[in-house]
Amino acid sequence: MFDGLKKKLNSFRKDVEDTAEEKAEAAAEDAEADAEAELDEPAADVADAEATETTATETGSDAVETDTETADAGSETVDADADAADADAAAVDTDAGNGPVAEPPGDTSGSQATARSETMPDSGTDEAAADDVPEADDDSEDDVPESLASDAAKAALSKEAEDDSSSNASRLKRAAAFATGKVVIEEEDLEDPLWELEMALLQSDVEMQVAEEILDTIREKLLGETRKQVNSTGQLVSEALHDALYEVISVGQFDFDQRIAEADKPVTLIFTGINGVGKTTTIAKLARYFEKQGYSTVLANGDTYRAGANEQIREHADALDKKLISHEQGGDPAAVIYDAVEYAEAHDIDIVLGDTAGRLHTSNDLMAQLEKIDRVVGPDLTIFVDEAVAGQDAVERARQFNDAAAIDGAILTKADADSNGGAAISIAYVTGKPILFLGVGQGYDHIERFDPEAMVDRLLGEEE
Ligand SMILES: Nc1nc2c(ncn2[C@@H]2O[C@H](COP(=O)(O)OP(=O)(O)OP(=O)(O)O)[C@@H](O)[C@H]2O)c(=O)[nH]1
Repeated sequence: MFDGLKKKLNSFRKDVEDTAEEKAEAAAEDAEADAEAELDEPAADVADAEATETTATETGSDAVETDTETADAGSETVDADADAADADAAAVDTDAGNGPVAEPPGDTSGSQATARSETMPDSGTDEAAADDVPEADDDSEDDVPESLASDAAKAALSKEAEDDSSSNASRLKRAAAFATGKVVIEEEDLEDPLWELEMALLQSDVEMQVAEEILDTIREKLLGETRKQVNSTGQLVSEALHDALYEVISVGQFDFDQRIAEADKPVTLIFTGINGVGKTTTIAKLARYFEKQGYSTVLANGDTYRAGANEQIREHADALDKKLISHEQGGDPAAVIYDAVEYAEAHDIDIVLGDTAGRLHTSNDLMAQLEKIDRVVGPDLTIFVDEAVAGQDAVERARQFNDAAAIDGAILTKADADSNGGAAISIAYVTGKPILFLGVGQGYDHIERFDPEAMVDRLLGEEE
């Protein structure tokens, strides 16, 4: 059921997912390249700093202090190297007890920083720290005022380190977000998939106005997420599709079973719709449906217009062992239904199921017929029946019947043979009245309560 539409909805979800993932991958590569470029910079900084020191001051203690500051900045900004730095630091720890260690130039900053912070609280390694940088700590305060050039170098380095720190941090954060599969959807990502979806919906017999409503909702839901990062594009698109479809499909829904349960008995249901769509079979299926719920029913043939209508409904009534009220062809439909209600009252029957003629000469005749039934018996619900396979035609007829004789809901037959699903998606939105049941086969049990949530889940489920 609705397999064609299901396929198209799945392909929309995949399109958006692919587009967004491709974009994310490209962005991740850029971010990685940026991050790598940034990671190379601190080593260069250290080399620069060393060069600056040599020319600015001959004081060994200054050199150590400047190195340490650069190292601090480096250790904050280069998160990605933290593990490597720790590993180096561990090596330093091990060697620390044996005296000062010659560091590889590229790793100097990170290892010094971590080595220092790790060794400080530990008395066993204090010695190592003392071995490493004793004079620097002792003399640094005296050294600072000694050289303005050294101050300038320190200030410049520390400022640079701060700038690097924030830009590095944001790049690395972005790279990390991409690496964990987070994606941001933007308008341009949606253009092509939405256009494809619109075509797919129209080809699936979804009414134009309904298709536009669905697209608007999807656009709104997905673009609402552009500034947020989401965990899974597929999930986000599924949710947007779910909400968009649910909004149009669930229009006017009410609890049919509860309405029947709470109504004064007998409950009178009148069925309208053109001939040949399965109206009579649907009435028979509902007789079985209500029987299963413990209700008794009587059938009434208000289709006095068509030759053979009595015989057709009688077959069903006999098969289901239900009472049928009928008049001669050409009789007054309101009078037939009236008799059926009288019979139900007299025999304590719960529900009257009244068929009507589907095609009259004009919609005025149709309206006059239903108005008269309305006046005479005051039905609890007037239900429009059409076939799902009729697609846009069914939607258009639903609109016309609703205009001519306010319907309370619709039943779509032959949903089992419909791969498009356009009528099922469009009718509630177009008429403002809910779909109540789907006919899903030729047997008496082949009728399902229409559940908008289940319908949307079915449409968005994995393809079989
Ligand atoms: N596959 C399928 N066939 C159905 C369904 N409902 C009805 N039919 C078939 O559609 C054909 C027409 O149904 P009827 O109830 O006889 O319809 P009709 O008498 O031509 O139409 P009405 O005048 O509306 O009563 C029959 O062969 C039914 O078995 C359904 O939900 N699925």
